[in-house]
Amino acid sequence: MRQEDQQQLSTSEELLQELRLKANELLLREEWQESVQVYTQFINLCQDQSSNTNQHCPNTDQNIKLQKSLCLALSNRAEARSRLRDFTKALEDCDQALKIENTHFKALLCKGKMLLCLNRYSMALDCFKTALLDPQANGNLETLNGYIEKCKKLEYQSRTGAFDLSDWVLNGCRGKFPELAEYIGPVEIKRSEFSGRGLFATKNIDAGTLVLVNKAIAIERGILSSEDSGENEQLMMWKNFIDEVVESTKKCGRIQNLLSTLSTGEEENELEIPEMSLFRPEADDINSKSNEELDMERMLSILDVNSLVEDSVSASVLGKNKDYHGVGLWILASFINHSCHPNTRRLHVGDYLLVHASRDVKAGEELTFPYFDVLKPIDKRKEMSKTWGFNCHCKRCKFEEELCSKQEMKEIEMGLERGVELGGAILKLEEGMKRWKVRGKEKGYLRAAFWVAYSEAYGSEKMVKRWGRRIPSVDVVVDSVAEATGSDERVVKVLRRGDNEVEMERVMKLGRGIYGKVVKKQAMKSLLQHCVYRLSY
Ligand SMILES: C[S@@+](CC[C@H](N)C(=O)[O-])C[C@H]1O[C@@H](n2cnc3c(N)ncnc32)[C@H](O)[C@@H]1O
Repeated sequence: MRQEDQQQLSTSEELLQELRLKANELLLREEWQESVQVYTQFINLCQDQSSNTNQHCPNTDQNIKLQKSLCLALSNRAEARSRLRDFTKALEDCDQALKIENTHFKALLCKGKMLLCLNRYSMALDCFKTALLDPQANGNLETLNGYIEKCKKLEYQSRTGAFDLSDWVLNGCRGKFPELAEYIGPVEIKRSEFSGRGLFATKNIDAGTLVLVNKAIAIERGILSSEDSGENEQLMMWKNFIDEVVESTKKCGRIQNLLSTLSTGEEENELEIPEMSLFRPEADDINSKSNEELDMERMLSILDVNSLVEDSVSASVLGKNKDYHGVGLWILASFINHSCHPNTRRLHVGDYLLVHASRDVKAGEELTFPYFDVLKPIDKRKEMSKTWGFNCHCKRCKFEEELCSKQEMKEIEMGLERGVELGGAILKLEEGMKRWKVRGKEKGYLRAAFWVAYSEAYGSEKMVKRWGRRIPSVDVVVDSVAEATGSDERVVKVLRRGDNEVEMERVMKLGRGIYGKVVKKQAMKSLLQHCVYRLSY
């Protein structure tokens, strides 16, 4: 080697050394963005030098050393990028490192952790298993085996839908949230009679069976002050939430593609029906590029139409500090339309949304959950659906709208507003239903509309004594309302807890409609006790 070349080499070696030290220090200090920048300088320089040495003498110690440094720097940059949630680029770094050294421990560990985070359980499992082959695995066997067990568990959950939160619930839903996988049950997206697309059952589903488990694309939580019902905080949360979604879409082509399938609320009937495979947790599109740009106006409309708040009448939130309020976006769940006789409910556990049948569902039936309180009369529901930006086209609304024109119905409503005796109003409605030949589920629709009257009447011993023989029993009303609108905490609450097993069985069945079959008997009892009877958890 000429003296000039030798000199140049030692200068760049010094520079490489300097950059490496600086990047490592930034990584240790968790200054992710800055460390990415310095690693990038290091990697570029390393690659230049490596291609030079490769031309002259490819197998020298010098070149082998360079390749080793490059591999480590790529793994470290991947780690920093993954902390910034820039998974696409971080995965590219890992793959580049693995091309140089196919069992590189750090690259495999980093890639496996990201794949787990992206719900690619089998691919993550392969990474951790391959990492076992690297000599560095010996000092990290406990960590690796921990990840391997986690991947196996999540892959099983994701394939079977068998989730069990019993231990966590029995521990008072305290501590770390349980590990959950994404899951898609027997459902498909099809054209809906309500509007646009909807999610449909592909087979009969029992009350309590999970239909999907979705991880939020973005979620923002905050504490609302009592002033102005926390309007300022809510605005701030909304702004942060939008920033979070924008950031995720910028960094991940797949998220952008999924987001573009959602409705903006305009011309829903013209929208395409996306393939279910797009949403599968193990989908093989991890590095997909975005197909189209999403402008800000469209993004805001999408968020407006599809975001959900955690606290709502149709949702139970477990393990959350009750002062916190959250808003989030769960992509597949966004295809679920509203109905005033809904058949599913949602359960929030950490960033996961679990949707289960709240009553038995037939194959081919559309799955719906309530966007607002459906234990209300038609006029109130109409107002609420307007604030959501649509007119409800459900069967129950059509049925009640027709009946509402009846003078007697109007009188019952006005009477309740004036504060007439509840028992009398209920009797008038029940007798009216006989005359109007209202049968089956439709009785449940009307009882649900006047739920306030029924629940107050059954809650008062005096009233039960006075009207008990003339109005239907609490059991009959609870069953018909649950059959029409699915299980609900308030409906179960009016059932007095009996000590005998039969009564408990009924309550447990209704409980499965509220929380889903994600806990065993003892944990379900505990949930019902805390959430329904004492209403605090
Ligand atoms: C979260 S999206 C539900 C999926 C949507 N239908 C689609 O095609 O993507 C909410 C929108 O669906 C429509 N929608 C939901 N429930 C409805 C109902 N009961 N009646 C009429 N439109 C409904 C409304 O346009 C609403 O803004």
